[in-house]
Amino acid sequence: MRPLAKSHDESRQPMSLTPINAPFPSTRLRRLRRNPALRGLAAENVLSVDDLIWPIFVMEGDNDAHPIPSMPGVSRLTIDRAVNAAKEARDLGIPAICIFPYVEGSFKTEDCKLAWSADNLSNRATAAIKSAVPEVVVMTDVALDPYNANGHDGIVRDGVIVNDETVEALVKMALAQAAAGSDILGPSDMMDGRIGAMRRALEADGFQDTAILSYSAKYASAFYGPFRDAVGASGALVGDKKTYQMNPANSDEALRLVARDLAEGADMVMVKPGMPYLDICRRVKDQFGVPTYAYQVSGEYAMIAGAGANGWINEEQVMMESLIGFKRAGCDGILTYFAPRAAKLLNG
Ligand SMILES: NCc1[nH]cc(CCC(=O)O)c1CC(=O)O
Repeated sequence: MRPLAKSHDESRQPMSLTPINAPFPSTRLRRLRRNPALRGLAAENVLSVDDLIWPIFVMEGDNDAHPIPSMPGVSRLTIDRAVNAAKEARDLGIPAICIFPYVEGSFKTEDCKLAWSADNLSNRATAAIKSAVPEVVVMTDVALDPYNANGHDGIVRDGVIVNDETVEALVKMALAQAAAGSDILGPSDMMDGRIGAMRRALEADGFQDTAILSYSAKYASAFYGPFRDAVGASGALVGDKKTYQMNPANSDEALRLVARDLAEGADMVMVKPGMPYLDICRRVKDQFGVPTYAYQVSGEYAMIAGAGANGWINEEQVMMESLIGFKRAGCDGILTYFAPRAAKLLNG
C-alpha cells in the first residue's frame, strides 16, 4: 500500500507520464482517430460484459413485475421472475447480479429482526437463483433499511443510529445471507467496525470463501431517491443518513475508509454514487490497487433514462459513455441498472 498523499503530490500517481511530442506537424494526434479501427487500436480502456453487476429488486408474489415509476425500464420482480433475470444475466455473460428486497411496511420493525431471518425474501431469492443458475454470482445487501420501521441502515435508539448494536445485527444478517448461498456480501450500511466483525464471524462459521465487497466510500447522496422508492423505504425514512454516510465534500476520508475496510478483511471496495465521484474512484485505485467498483445509482440511472425517454439525449450513447467513464477512472467493474442493455450492445 502506498502512503496516503495529498492530491497535489505526484507520488501517488502510478507512473509519471511525460508525453514527448514532436512539434506540429510531425505530431498530429488526429492520425489515430481517423477511423474506427485505428481508434480501437489506440483505445486505452475497454468496457466488457465482465465488468457489469446487475442490481435487481425482488418482491413477494408469483410471476409478477411492478414497474418503478422513477426508474423507467426497471421493475420489482417476484422470485420466479428474478430467477429468469439471472438466466438472462447468464445468457448475456453478465457475471453477477445484486439483490435488493422490497419489504412491505407491515414487516418493518424497530428491531429489524426480519433482516437475519433465514427465509426472508432476499435469502429465498438468493437460494432460488443459486439453485437454478449456480454460475451467476449473487451479491446481497447487508444493511437494515428494508426491514427498519424508520428506514435507517442502523438500529435507532432515542433518535441516534447506534453503531455497535447495529454491527451485531449486521453480523447475523451477513451469516444468514452466506448460509442462503450469497457469493458476495455488500455491506452498504457505513457503520464502523462491521467489516472486521463480519469477516471474523464468516471464518468462524465455515464461510471462509464468502467475499465482502464493502461499500467503503458511500456518500450521503440525494441520488439514492429512486432506489428508496424501489425498496419501499422513502416513506419510512425519518431524517437523513448524514451521521453515517459520507459528506460529499470529502475525498481524503474516502481513502481512510478504504484503508480501514481492507485492513478489516474486505476483498473488494466500492465508491457510491458513481458519476459525481469519479475522482474518488481514481484516487482509490491509484492508492490501493485493489478490486475497485462504482455504483451507478438509481438517481444517475433516472437522469439518463428520463432524459432519454424525453428525447433530450441519445440514451444508448450516453449510457455507454457513462460506463466507459468508470473504466477510465480506474474501476474494475460497475453496478448499474443498465447492465442488461449495455451487455446486449456489447455482445452486438
Ligand atoms: N442500504 C441502503 C442502500 N443500498 C443501496 C442504496 C442505493 C442504491 C441506488 O440508489 O441505486 C441504498 C440507499 C441508501 O443508502 O439510502
